[in-house]
Amino acid sequence: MWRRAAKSSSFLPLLLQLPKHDASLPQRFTTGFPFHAPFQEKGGISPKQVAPLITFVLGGPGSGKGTQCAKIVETFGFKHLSAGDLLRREMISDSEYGSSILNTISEGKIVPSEVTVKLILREMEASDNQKFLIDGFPRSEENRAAFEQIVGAEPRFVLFFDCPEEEMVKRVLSRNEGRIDDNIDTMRNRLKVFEALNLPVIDYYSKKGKLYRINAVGTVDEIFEQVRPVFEACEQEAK
Ligand SMILES: Nc1ncnc2c1ncn2[C@@H]1O[C@H](COP(=O)(O)OP(=O)(O)OP(=O)(O)O)[C@@H](O)[C@H]1O
Ligand SMILES: Nc1ccn([C@H]2C[C@H](O)[C@@H](COP(=O)(O)O)O2)c(=O)n1
Ligand SMILES: [Mg+2]
Repeated sequence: MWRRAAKSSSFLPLLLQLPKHDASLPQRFTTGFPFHAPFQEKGGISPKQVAPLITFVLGGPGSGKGTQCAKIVETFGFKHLSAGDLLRREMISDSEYGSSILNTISEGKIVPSEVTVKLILREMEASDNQKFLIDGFPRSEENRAAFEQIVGAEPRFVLFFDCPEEEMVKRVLSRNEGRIDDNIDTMRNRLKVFEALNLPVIDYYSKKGKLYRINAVGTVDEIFEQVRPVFEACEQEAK
C-alpha cells in the first residue's frame, strides 16, 4: 500500500534505496540481520550473526520514553535508537527528504514506515551492540509490519509508558528543547494519532503477552524502579 502511495510522494527516492531481497547477496545485506540463522552455533560466526535483543519503547508524546531510555542505557548497556531523533537528524541533514519529514512531523503525522525502518536498520547494522531499545517505534500497525518484513525480527518485549493526556501536554509544552512539534496544535494531532494508530499496536503486543505497562506518573526515579525489574529478569533469562 505504501508503495502505491509513495509514487506521488516526495519520499519516493529514499524508498527506492531500500534493501531488496537478492539471493546472491549475503543475508545480512538484504534483510539487515540473519535473524533466521542458527545463532547459537559455536565457531566461525561473526558478532553480527548473534540475534539482537530488541525492545520497543512505546507511550504517548511526552510520556517520558526518552528520559527512561537514558536510564536503561546507563544501567543495562542497551543502544538507544529513538525513531523521532533519527528522523529529526535526517530532516536537518542534506537529505532531499528533509522537507517532507519536516512537514510530516510539524503536522504530528507519521512518516512512511519504510523510511523510518531504513534509518533504524542502518543504525542497528552500524552498532557493535546487540541490545537495542527502539524508542517511539512502532507507531502504527504499518510501522510494525514494515519492521518485521524488512528487519525480519520481533521485539523480545515491549514497554508501554502509560501517562494521562494532561500530564503529557504539560510535559511537552514545558520541554523547551526547540522541537518544532512541541506546540499545542501539533500536540493535539499527535495525541489523536497516538490514540488511533499507536494504541492498536500496544494492544497487539499486550495480546501477545509481550507488553509491560509502566505507570508513567511520578518522579523519573520512581518510574525507573518499575522499569528496572523488567530488564533484570531479562538479564537473568540470558544467563
Ligand atoms: N517523570 C517525569 N516527571 C516530570 N517530567 C518528566 C518526567 N519524565 C520526563 N519528564 C520531562 O517531560 C518531557 C518529555 O519527556 P521525554 O522527552 O522523555 O518524553 P518522550 O516520551 O520521549 O516524548 P516524545 O514522544 O515527544 O519524544 C521532558 O522535558 C522530560 O524532562
Ligand atoms: N515511528 C515514528 C516515530 C516518530 N515519527 C515522527 C512523528 C512524531 O510525531 C515525531 C517525533 O517522534 P518522537 O520524538 O516523539 O518519538 O517523529 C514517525 O513518523 N514515526
Ligand atoms: Mg522522545
